[in-house]
Amino acid sequence: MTRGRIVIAGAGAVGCFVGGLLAAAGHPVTLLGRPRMLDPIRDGGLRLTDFAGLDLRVAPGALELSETADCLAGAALVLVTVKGGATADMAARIAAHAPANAPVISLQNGIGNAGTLRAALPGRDLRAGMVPFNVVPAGPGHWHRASSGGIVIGAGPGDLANMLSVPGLAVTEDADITAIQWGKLLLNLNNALNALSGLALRDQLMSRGWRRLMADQMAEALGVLRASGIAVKSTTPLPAWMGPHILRLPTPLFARIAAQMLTIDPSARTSMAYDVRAGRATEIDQLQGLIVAMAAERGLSAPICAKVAGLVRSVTETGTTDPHLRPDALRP
Ligand SMILES: NC(=O)C1=CN([C@@H]2O[C@H](COP(=O)(O)OP(=O)(O)OC[C@H]3O[C@@H](n4cnc5c(N)ncnc54)[C@H](OP(=O)(O)O)[C@@H]3O)[C@@H](O)[C@H]2O)C=CC1
Ligand SMILES: CC(C)(CO)C(=O)C(=O)O
Repeated sequence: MTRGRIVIAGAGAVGCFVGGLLAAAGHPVTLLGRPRMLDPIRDGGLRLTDFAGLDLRVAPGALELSETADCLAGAALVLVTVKGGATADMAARIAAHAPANAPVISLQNGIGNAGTLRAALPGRDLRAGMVPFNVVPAGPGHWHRASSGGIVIGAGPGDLANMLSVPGLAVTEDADITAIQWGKLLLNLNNALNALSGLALRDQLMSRGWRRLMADQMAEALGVLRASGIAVKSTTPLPAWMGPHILRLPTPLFARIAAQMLTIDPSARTSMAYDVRAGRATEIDQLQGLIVAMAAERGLSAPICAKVAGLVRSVTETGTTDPHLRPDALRP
């Protein structure tokens, strides 16, 4: 097990939370990020809380903070935690600075990031990963994990999952990581719905109108994946094809089944909801956009995904940072 330096390439919600837990467990960690993210940590350290009562402080001195990519030269392992639109740029920085023997793990949503990294980093131990939990900002230097689950990374040499499993963070390896990523993508199709709803994730999930839309959107995407011969591994204890059926259940029954699989606290909102709120670029092209493109390639259509993608692009273009749409407005 290596105790070499772990560089978090993109210190935001996932990067600060994962990097903070690793540093608290004694790993040497560098957060590579923007001044707006690193300055509060430099001043007061990191605070990490979660839905189950975690409340952890990581002192400023327990982490190395860097605004420039030359810190990657010291990496024994790189965890990529930028948004999808920034992957190619980060890949070029990793190629320029990180040692060739440092494994690189993408902890990003969507399917294409590991491929983008692999293309820029040939011959490296390059793995995709899947982060099931939600992390939201809770104040300067304070990140809150608002839902449950353990990280899964692709299988490979060494014992990276064991090394990354620290108190508060479970990491496992799976040879079928691509199928797991597709399973996560089906859930991430809700990122846009959540962003457009303006609701907290839990409130959105407790609304049958939103769940019916989620179910119809998921069924549409499952049809496209089936037609494309893509294997999907569920990220919940239930098979992916059951997702739409569970979502369509009456609220009390849905709430009971969902509570057995996952904890979501009232502060949870998807990463895209934060992007829309901040007027930043979203990952819509890697989520609904991908399903629409795959459908078009096969002469199929994905009308809900297309409508949702159009609405997200339009809120970004018009600078609408607080949309409060109703589910029917997202139907074609
Ligand atoms: N947040 C969540 O709950 C979850 C997110 N994910 C996925 O994880 C990935 C990361 O998401 P999240 O943590 O929310 O993203 P954030 O936007 O919170 O964090 C990414 C950070 O990286 C910074 N960054 C980008 N490029 C560079 C660079 N070259 N140098 C330094 N910093 C850089 C960004 O700055 P800037 O904005 O200025 O570019 C941003 O501050 C995404 O793919 C997301 O879908 C997965 C599961 C849950
Ligand atoms: C909320 C969660 C965990 C699932 O959609 C997520 O992946 C995100 O916010 O991007």
